[in-house]
Formats: sequence, structure tokens, C-alpha cells
Amino acid sequence: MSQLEQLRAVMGRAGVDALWISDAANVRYLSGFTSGKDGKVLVTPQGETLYTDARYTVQAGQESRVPTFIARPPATLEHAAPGLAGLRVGFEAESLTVAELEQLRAYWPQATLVGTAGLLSELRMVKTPGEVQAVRDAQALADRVFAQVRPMIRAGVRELDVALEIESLLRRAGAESAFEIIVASGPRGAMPHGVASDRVIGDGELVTVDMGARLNGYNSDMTRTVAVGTPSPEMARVYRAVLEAEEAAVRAVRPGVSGADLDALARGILTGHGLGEAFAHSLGHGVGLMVHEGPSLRGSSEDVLRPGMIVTVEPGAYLPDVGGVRIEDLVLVTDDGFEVLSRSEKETV
Ligand SMILES: CSCC[C@H](N)C(=O)N1CCC[C@H]1C(=O)O
Repeated sequence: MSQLEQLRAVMGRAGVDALWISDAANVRYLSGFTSGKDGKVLVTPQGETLYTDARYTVQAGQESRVPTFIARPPATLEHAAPGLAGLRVGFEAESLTVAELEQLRAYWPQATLVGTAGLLSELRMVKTPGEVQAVRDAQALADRVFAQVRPMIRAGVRELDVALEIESLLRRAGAESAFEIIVASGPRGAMPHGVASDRVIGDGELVTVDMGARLNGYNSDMTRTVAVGTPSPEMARVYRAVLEAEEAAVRAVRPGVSGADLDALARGILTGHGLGEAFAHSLGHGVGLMVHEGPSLRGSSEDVLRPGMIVTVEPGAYLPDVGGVRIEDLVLVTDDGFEVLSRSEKETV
């Protein structure tokens, strides 16, 4: 089934006849148009239309898999109105402003507008073979860049110079950083989102580097914690505990296992090492057009893994004023288990 056919099935279950898609990643997913933030897609019983404006006439002509109508709002809404009379029209409640909703109400008075959530996220969780290849390519680039940068992570170097080098290598390769690069050394390692600062890395410290490439619209995500010199016995113990939890959770990835079970597995191992409280976030998340998307690997998640999903497995332990460790792999769920897409070496501490 094509993505659009699957979406129509999901729309049927949600009780909507048509869907106005405003989320940029969803617009790209359905149409192939890469400037999704300047486009909308309308799916109706008659067909699909990409709406964008004249700045994108050529680009949309080259990229879009669905027929395109070039106009700015409200002409777009006027164009769509006749086909929507009497229909239940879904809109994406999480990506439409109140002002935009009022505009839909004003221009589509004969439609019944219905807020929807997560219809496309559900589909996007399972990647097509083309999407898997795109994430694979992004991760392979991130691995190459990490290997190039690894030798410069040493005492006397500023965190932000490490981040700048990563960013610059990604850009020269035609990609960009998927998110603000995390380089957290020594006590800064206790911050799960410790983006690179002007701190100078010291001898005997652990340094957490969390980086991703965005290539052709698709993201990767990987973390390595590296040792500069010899870390303290306490941090070496924490490192080994996190590595044990990470490897066990990766090995447990397979179709049918739930995100909650994987989170519990890793958390249980860290708790056994007295680090349960120090694991201050969820185990992982899906990765694709967005760095953070479904499925969710957290205690409260109801998501169950299926072949074609790509998830991060990233336990961590954070000790305020002392330091932290996170180790993260990007993992593809296969028909009978898993494949680790991130290949960068892990430290033996
Ligand atoms: C700001 S993007 C962060 C990417 C990172 N790999 C990541 O997803 N996390 C780091 C800490 C936990 C997890 C998160 O939920 O943000």
C-alpha cells in the first residue's frame, strides 16, 4: 500500500473524509516537496493537492508527487472550498495555530472541521525501504565525521571547537547538523542536553558527544562518551553500567517488544548499579524526517516495535557536579531482530 493509501485507511478509522495537512514533515512525507514549511497538502475523496506559492513553482514541479496548486492563502482555501462542502475535514491540531483554524472556518463554512492528532505520525513510524536507506546514509556520514573528529577530543581543547569541527565536516559533505551538537565534558556531562560551551576539556574527564547528520531531509542520532586520559574509578564504573544497559537494550530490540519493556530493561540494569535515579530521561525515540518522532521508548509508551522502525537506544546516568555518561545507538528493527546502524567505536573504560 502506498503512503497515501495507508493514510486514507487511517482517515477512515478517524472518521474524516478529508485532511488538511499543515505539519512541515508530514507535507514532505506525503508529497515529496522538500520545503514543507511553505506548503500544505489537502487529501480529499477525489485526490490530493499540494498548495504552495509562486516562489516554489519550479521546485514543486520537480519534487512533488501530487498535483500542485500555486497560490497564497486565502486563494488556496477558496480553491479547495467547493470540494469540501458537506465533508468532515480533519486538521492537524498539533500544528495549526488558532488564527489558521479561524481562517479555515471562515473559508470552509460548509465543512465540519475536526481536530486530529498523530494520524501521520502513526504511518511515519514504519519507514519505507527508501527512508531506511536515507537514515542509513545520514548515519554513515555521522560515523565518518565522528571518526575524523575523535582525535581532537583531548585535554586543552574547547567543547565548542569540537562541535564546530563536526558541524563544518557535515556541511562540507552536503549535510547539516540534525540538532545543536552536545559536547559535555567533566561535570557538564551531568546535563543530558549540555550543548557545547567554551569549557576546556580536562585530563581524566569523560566527554559526551551527541550528534546527528541531516542528509536529504532524513536524520541520524548517536552518542558516544569518550575518555580523555584515565577517568576516576567512580566515572569508569558509571560508564560500564551504562554500556551494559545500552547493549542489553539493543540486543532486546525485535518486532513485538514494547517501548515500555525496553525502557524497563535498561532502567532495571541501571537501578541494579544504584543509578536508577541518575537515568533522567526515557530510553529512546524514533528517528526519521524528525530527530524525535515515534515510536517512543519510555515507561508510559504503548508503542510496540515493528519491522522498519528506526529507534535510538540511549540510556544515560547523570551525577550533578560530578559528570555523566550517555551511550546511544541508532537501531533498525528488522523482521527477526535488529540491525545497529551506528558503527562508531565505543570506548572501553
Ligand atoms: C536536542 S536533540 C537531542 C538528541 C539526543 N540524542 C536525545 O534524543 N536525547 C538526549 C537526552 C535524551 C534524549 C532526549 O529525549 O532529548
